[in-house]
Amino acid sequence: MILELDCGNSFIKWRVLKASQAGVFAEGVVDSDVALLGGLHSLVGLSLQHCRLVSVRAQEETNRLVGVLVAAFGVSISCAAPSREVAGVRNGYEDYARLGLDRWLAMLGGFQLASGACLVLDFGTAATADFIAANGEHLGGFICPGMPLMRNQLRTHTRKIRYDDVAAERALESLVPGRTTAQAVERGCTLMLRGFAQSQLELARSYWGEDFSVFLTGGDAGLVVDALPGARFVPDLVFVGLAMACPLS
Ligand SMILES: Nc1ncnc2c1ncn2[C@@H]1O[C@H](COP(=O)(O)OP(=O)(O)O)[C@@H](O)[C@H]1O
Ligand SMILES: CC(C)(COP(=O)(O)O)[C@@H](O)C(=O)NCCC(=O)O
Ligand SMILES: [K+]
Repeated sequence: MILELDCGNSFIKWRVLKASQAGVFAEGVVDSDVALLGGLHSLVGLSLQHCRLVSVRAQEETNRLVGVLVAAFGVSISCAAPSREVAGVRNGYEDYARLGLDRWLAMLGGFQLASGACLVLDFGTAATADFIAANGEHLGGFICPGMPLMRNQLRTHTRKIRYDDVAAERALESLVPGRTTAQAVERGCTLMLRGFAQSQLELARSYWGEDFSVFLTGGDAGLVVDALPGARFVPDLVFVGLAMACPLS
């Protein structure tokens, strides 16, 4: 079995594959190393041979997680590393090592699934957009605050924006103008994300006409999916790229 991990700024997304090219044995989203170990130890019949991982966290934090996994399961761990070119995609950053590895892997996955020009949108802690031309050239991208950051900034820098998770969830039943603080903030920030996505789409059209694919991923992709008809919602896009960047053997 293969353990795959995507360590974002807020959550660790994990899944266990039965073998390469085979189905998913188990999967989850956790907010700490301890919760990850708890989740894995609770799996009946788990037998890990390999592990591959991508992290946008600090090196020490990632090293600590690797150490914990090696100690717990005795597996060898392959970590995605920055690269100038993989599978026909050429990293467009001035310093290729500075491009977030989750963005890079989502791009690899998107370009492979599209077999052509694509726009990759990832809605996590940050919201990101990346443009890959039909010849595999990465034109660059954009980063802005995602839903958790926008919400927290409002909460931290105002006196009277306070509401709980239940109110936040209920607020998104519709996107009409809010009549409570929770509705006003949750809907306002959702519209910001949708506006971000739509402006990326316009830019992609100006480059490529209608001849490109749009991929949506990240924990908050569901907030924008309705606003982008024709986009492909691929929750595991980073894992698609991870398997390409870290093939077994
Ligand atoms: N099943 C889920 N588990 C955790 N977070 C989720 C889930 N579904 C949606 N979310 C939301 O996704 C966002 C985090 O997205 P994610 O892609 O995991 O971020 P990151 O990669 O930066 O850690 C949060 O706003 C969170 O509320
Ligand atoms: C842009 C990001 C913060 C997104 O992280 P996420 O929201 O997935 O946790 C991450 O890809 C990152 O730290 N990138 C390095 C900076 C860059 O890509 O330019
Ligand atoms: K991410």
